[in-house]
Amino acid sequence: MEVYIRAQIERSIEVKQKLLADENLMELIETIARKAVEVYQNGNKILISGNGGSAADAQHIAGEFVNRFYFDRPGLPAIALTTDTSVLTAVGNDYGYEHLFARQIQANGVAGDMFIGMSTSGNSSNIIRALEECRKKEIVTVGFTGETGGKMAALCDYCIKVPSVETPRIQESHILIGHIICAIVEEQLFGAGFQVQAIRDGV
Ligand SMILES: O=C(CO)[C@@H](O)[C@H](O)[C@H](O)[C@H](O)COP(=O)(O)O
Ligand SMILES: [Zn+2]
Repeated sequence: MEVYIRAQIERSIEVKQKLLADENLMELIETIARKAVEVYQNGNKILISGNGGSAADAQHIAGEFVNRFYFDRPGLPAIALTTDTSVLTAVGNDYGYEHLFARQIQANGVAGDMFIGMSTSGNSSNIIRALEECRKKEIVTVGFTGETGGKMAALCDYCIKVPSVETPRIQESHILIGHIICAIVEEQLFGAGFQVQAIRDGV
């Protein structure tokens, strides 16, 4: 058992080592964070969704924006499209599961918003439909996927492809990257510089 446990931890570290070695990824994360800052400066919002564990991740990240991350500041508008069971069951029941998120984007999204779609395969049909809807509405699209990017890669303005094909390992990196983006956005909008933050954290 211990061997198995150690192997899983090692695999998670390996994926993160690959992230660290990818210079383009550093730039991409920064670009997405700067875009999110712009979205908020323009008075827009961020919509986020995913299935299964990625639904939980979407809610987790939305919560960081609405509440606070490292320090006190005004809440930032972010909505996880995975939480309203009345909407989800009605849309799923009447139109089908693949319409779950696209319908909510059509109803609540406006031009200039940002949509973050999280899918480890990059192929979940409700995320694909959501991205197509975003195109129609001029909503900025960000994909969090696994290494192939799946069908999502071609539909996203920005696509973060975590270098793994293993769903849980990909999700672990998604939440790491989501946290990094939250930290940058919070800092850029309300912070006093990362150095001050580092002192606060005792780093
Ligand atoms: O959390 C996990 C696995 O770690 C599962 O619930 C997983 O999210 C579900 O199987 C999803 O339906 C997978 O969808 P996707 O990542 O391919 O879009
Ligand atoms: Zn999981």
